Amino acid sequence: MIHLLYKSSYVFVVFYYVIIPLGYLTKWWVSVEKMKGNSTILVTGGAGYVGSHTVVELLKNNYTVIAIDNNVNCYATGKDKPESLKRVEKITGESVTYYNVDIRDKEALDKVFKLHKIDSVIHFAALKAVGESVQIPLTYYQNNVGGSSTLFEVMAKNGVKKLVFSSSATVYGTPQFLPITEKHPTGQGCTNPYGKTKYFVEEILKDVCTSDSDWKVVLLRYFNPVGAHESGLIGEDPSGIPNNLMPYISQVAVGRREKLQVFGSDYPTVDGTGVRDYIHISDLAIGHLKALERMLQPHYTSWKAYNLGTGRGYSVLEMVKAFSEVSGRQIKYELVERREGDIAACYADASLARAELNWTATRDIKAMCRDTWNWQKKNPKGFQTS
Ligand SMILES: NC(=O)c1ccc[n+]([C@@H]2O[C@H](COP(=O)([O-])OP(=O)(O)OC[C@H]3O[C@@H](n4cnc5c(N)ncnc54)[C@H](O)[C@@H]3O)[C@@H](O)[C@H]2O)c1
Ligand SMILES: CC(=O)N[C@H]1[C@@H](OP(=O)(O)OP(=O)(O)OC[C@H]2O[C@@H](n3ccc(=O)[nH]c3=O)[C@H](O)[C@@H]2O)O[C@H](CO)[C@H](O)[C@@H]1O
Repeated sequence: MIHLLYKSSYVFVVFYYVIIPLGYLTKWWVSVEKMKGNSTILVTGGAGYVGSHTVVELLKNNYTVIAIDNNVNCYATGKDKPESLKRVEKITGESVTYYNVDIRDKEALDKVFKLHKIDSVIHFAALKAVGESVQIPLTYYQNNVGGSSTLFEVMAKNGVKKLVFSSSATVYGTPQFLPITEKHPTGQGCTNPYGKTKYFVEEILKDVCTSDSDWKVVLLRYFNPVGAHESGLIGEDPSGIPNNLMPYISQVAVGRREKLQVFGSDYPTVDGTGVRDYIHISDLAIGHLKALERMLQPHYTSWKAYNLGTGRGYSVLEMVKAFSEVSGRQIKYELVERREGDIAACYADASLARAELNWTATRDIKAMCRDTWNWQKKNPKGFQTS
């Protein structure tokens, strides 16, 4: 009798602590694998810099992609498929379904959701020029905040409640400590309308998750995305004079601009110039796939924010030196006054993404400069070929 009891409790322990957890794990693994193969991802702003690189990684991993863009900040003839997406097709050998749709257009968005069985959304579409956002704040609030809330409404109406949102380290404002963790306060030091739109959309999504427990949201806070796809077919193509450091340096290297102005040389940093956490665009793109997988983990509900950065900062002069070495070109520069609104240093603690997304940046500063240069050399005028 005792022997039988002993045996049955043994069976119970094995069942409870081994079989059931194994069952859960298998179910989760199967659902992740199934999603990778079969699921359809709607990518808003899919023709842009981060969007196009993410579409490449999605297609490489067998996702079906529906890209929408209103072509406000990408190179396209009229309402045709943007050049960046044509190049994505060249890189991957896969076709990309594309619709010229504005995220503020509820009816057009709804049609896309009715036409395709969308599983999740990666939401990139936004205006992103900091200076411009100070000049035309209402346009930024209407596009980035209004457009996002319209998108979420249409998603909910169609029963699609999984979303990865492109946020930014800008939500942290002036860092209170370094490296910046996800626990750093947000919203307090956002000094420009663009930064505020990112903070507001994060807050909207938190409220949406509170109101409806079916929603699963990942907020990805990017540090400084740079570089290009290794093929040199797609990359960053800023219109007009670049505001950001890396595109400016590469345009000096290729001879489109005479010299770089280094904004501030009296910061309390390694050489007095501003320090940032630059991250290769392909590493960043892969972070989005990891976020999609994270939302499928058992018990993942509501929202969570992750920093996507390398955890290592480089100064402006270190970037100039690295680019010069890789390209073999001299980068002329002059030291000028600080740029208004700039901070001395900003870099991520990316350990949460490593632990929970199983993601870490693998490409170093040399790869970032090499791939930017490859793209710039092959496409001196960006996507415009003539
Ligand atoms: N690139 C960065 O340095 C950086 C850093 C942090 C966060 N982000 C965020 O990542 C996202 C992508 O940035 P990016 O660098 O690829 O910018 P991008 O301008 O290259 O891409 C954004 C795309 O969205 C499209 N778009 C804008 N408004 C739209 C609308 N109303 N409807 C449909 N499409 C619209 C644009 O045409 C463009 O193709 C943005 O949300 C941006 O704020 C970017
Ligand atoms: C104020 C501002 O625009 N902030 C945006 C900018 O942040 P960042 O200021 O972090 O990026 P950036 O590329 O504009 O500047 C990086 C560093 O280079 C310096 N620098 C830049 C350009 C130049 O011509 N000369 C020069 O010295 C600048 O002072 C800073 O120290 O880009 C980020 C994405 O990458 C976010 O979109 C930020 O919201």
